[in-house]
This record gives sequence, structure tokens and C-alpha cells, in this order.
Amino acid sequence: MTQHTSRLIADIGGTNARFSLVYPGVAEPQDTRVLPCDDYDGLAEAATAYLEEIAPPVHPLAGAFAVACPVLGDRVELTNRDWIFSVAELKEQLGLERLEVVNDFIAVALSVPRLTDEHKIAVGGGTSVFGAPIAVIGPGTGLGVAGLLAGESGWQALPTEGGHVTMAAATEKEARILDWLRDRHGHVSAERVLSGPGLLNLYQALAALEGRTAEFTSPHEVTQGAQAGDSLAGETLATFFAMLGTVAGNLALTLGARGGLLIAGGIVPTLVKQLPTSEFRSRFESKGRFKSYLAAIPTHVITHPYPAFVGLAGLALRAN
Ligand SMILES: Nc1ncnc2c1ncn2[C@@H]1O[C@H](COP(=O)(O)OP(=O)(O)OP(=O)(O)O)[C@@H](O)[C@H]1O
Repeated sequence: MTQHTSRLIADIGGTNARFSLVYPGVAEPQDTRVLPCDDYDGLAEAATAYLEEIAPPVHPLAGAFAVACPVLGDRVELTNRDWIFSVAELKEQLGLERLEVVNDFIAVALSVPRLTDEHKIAVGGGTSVFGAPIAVIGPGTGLGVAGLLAGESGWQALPTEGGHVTMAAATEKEARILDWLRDRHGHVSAERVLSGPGLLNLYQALAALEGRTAEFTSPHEVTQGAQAGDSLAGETLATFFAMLGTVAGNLALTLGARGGLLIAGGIVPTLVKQLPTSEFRSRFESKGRFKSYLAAIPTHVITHPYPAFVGLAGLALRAN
């Protein structure tokens, strides 16, 4: 192992900051740690704490970080966390000579060609058309969305802010839920319902519409309640999966994602057993005359614990 060429990789979400080290010739990232963002004032502090804990024999000189927000220039502002940083300053603070910062779903998208069957589970039928666009979507603290397009020099990831598209209702009940949320939040984006905080929004909306008491106060309580047989939590989760199907189908149509659609993020992989019996796939296909187009598109849940790292490892080792 040539330790002097290690790269620091990071996947920074609104809740979790994940770090790891990549070594040339070593397939798996090493010394992975997940740090709660709440424990740190900023990304530099979290990364420094990681490096202090691991104390690699030789300090990494290059890094590739995936962040849950648009990356439009030197100044980077996380969408669901009050962390703002300058890439140039962060590079200096961490003692790196090179630092590449990309949107987190770019990293997830870049992982897709590198994932084996062991790291994804199919939901429904369909067959991937080789070389056709691929879509990725992931509810977590926010809702990440990206595309993967075949280019002349290999796969190119397409960054998007598709989590912020306007959420559409597919049933009268969903229309009432969205009306209720619109009264409180104004614009109701897909992320407003398809994320951890979104699960809670759905739960509160359903409770209000049905005149029931919203007992649960966190997204985890809602999913645990659903698993324990609580009917309101169960209805919330069913609505979440159905709405995920609506948005995933819209994304597949918009990108022409005949290569497939993959679901990542912190929530769905933990609920993967419930997805096949949910309305997700029927809603994904339920697009009128385009039903057969969508029925041919495979949908998978990514079960790899750190898909962004798989994509970043390729980027980090490509960096000169
Ligand atoms: N089993 C679960 N049930 C309900 N909510 C969950 C579950 N697992 C994770 N969450 C919610 O998912 C969110 C964290 O997702 P994730 O682990 O993808 O974090 P993140 O990478 O920091 O997020 P992002 O990249 O979207 O900013 C939190 O809102 C958490 O409450």
C-alpha cells in the first residue's frame, strides 16, 4: 500500500458527515467513519476531527468531497445544514494540495456502473437498455436527484436540483395533503414530502385531515410506528412510497432513463422489504399512454452502505 498517495473522501449530508480514505490498488475505502453534523461547527472541523481520530501514517494530499447542495463555484452552502465553506480555504485548512467538490448525487450516480448485483435490489420488472440514460433519486435529509449519461469518454453524471420540483398529486387524498402543506409552506416541493422531514410532514398532514392526534415527532418514530402496526404511520409510509413512485416516474420520463432508475439515500434502503408490496412501482408506471415505456424501465434500491464513496473513489483516484 503506497500510503503517501491516499485520498480523503467525504459524503456530507444535512445529518451525517461520512469520511474515508482511498488508496491506489485497494478496492475498498478504508477507515470509514460517520460523524453527526450536529457535533461540529463546520465541514473543516468535522474533517479535522476525522483525520485526528484516524491519524493516517501520512497525511492525505488530495480529496474528493460530495456535498448535499448545488456546487456552482468556490463558495458552497449546504442546503439542509448551516455549513458554508470556500473550497480554496477548506483545501488549505485540511492541508490538501487538490480538492474536488461535487454534488452528492453526482457521486451516487457515478457509483452506478461500479455497483454489482450484490449492492442493489430490483423492485418490479424491466430491462436496462445499455448506454441509455440512468436516473438516481434518494430521500434523506433532503431529496437528491441526478442523471448518468453515456458520453464519448465514458459515463458523465448530470447534476440536478430535481428534489425541488413541484410535488404533484395523483389522487384526491394526495391533493388534500398537498393543499394542507401548501397552506403552511407555500411551494410544496418533492423534497417537502420525500425526505426524513417530509415523512413527518406527511404524517402531520394526514393526522390533521383525518382529525387524529399526531403522536410521533420524528421520521424514525413514523417508520417504526408503521412497522408496529400504527395505522396512521402505516398510511403515511404508504403515501410516501406512492409519491416516490410518482416522482421517480416523472424523472424517468424527463431523462428518458431507459437505462434504469435507482433509489439511494438514508431512508428507502432501510425499508427495502416494504417497497415491493407498496404502490411505488404501480405508481411509477401509471403514466397513461406511457405505461409500457415505464414498465420496461428497471427500478432498483441501492443497498451499498456508501454508494457516494464508490463514485468518489473513482473521482479521487482519477485526480492527478
Ligand atoms: N428508517 C428511517 N425512517 C425514517 N427516517 C429515516 C430513516 N433512516 C433515516 N431517516 C431520516 O433520513 C434523514 C437522514 O438521511 P441520510 O442518512 O441520507 O442523511 P444525509 O446524507 O445527511 O442526508 P442528505 O444527503 O439528504 O442531506 C434524517 O432525516 C433521518 O431522520
